[in-house]
Amino acid sequence: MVGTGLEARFGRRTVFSGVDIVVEPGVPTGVLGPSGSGKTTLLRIVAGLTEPSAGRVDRPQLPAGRIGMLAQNPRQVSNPRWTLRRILAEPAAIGRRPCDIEATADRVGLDTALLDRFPAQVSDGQLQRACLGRLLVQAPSFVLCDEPTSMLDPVSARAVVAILQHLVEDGAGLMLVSHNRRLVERRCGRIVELGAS
Ligand SMILES: Nc1ncnc2c1ncn2[C@@H]1O[C@H](COP(=O)(O)OP(=O)(O)OP(=O)(O)O)[C@@H](O)[C@H]1O
Repeated sequence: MVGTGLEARFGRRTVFSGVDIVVEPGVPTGVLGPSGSGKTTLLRIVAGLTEPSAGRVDRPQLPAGRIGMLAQNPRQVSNPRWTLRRILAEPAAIGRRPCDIEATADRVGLDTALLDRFPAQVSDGQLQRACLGRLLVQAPSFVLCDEPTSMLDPVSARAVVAILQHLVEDGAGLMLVSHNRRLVERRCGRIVELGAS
């Protein structure tokens, strides 16, 4: 996915302009910048959820469901009435594909005894692992992550980063928005830096 000359303007305020970004398989793209510099907005533009006020994003022709997202707060994106098992399995159910939920839970370090619990009955880290398992089931071509580790303890954060790394090694393109310069500089071959506004 290639974004060129991207601008985000809300009312009279220009959050950023002239931003170029490439997200492609094999080389993770990190997005750094202070709070309010437009990192989440840029991610939403790349995802196609927000229209840029100028510039364009070229995306390869992808079947539905090929762009996966991992949010900062897994509670904001998880249906509170679904068990973790259903959250994990949903992409397979939509695609009418079989999937081994227990094996996926193991892979993301989620205790399988938690699979029949609801989001309110597990910790943020456990729920984020379920969201990560869901990503594995979805097997997207592109993964767009907005501060995926900032709410997690160090062990869970490392687990999330390791799984994202595996997805990249398996051929996914990764866009990683983060305040964590060290993480981005270590993991990302491309970095887009947004300025203070
Ligand atoms: N839909 C919107 N309408 C108006 N203003 C918006 C909208 N979305 C974002 N903004 C503004 O754009 C600016 C950038 O927001 P954004 O969330 O993209 O920044 P960020 O770099 O991700 O911040 P943080 O690091 O704090 O999460 C903020 O000032 C925000 O209030």
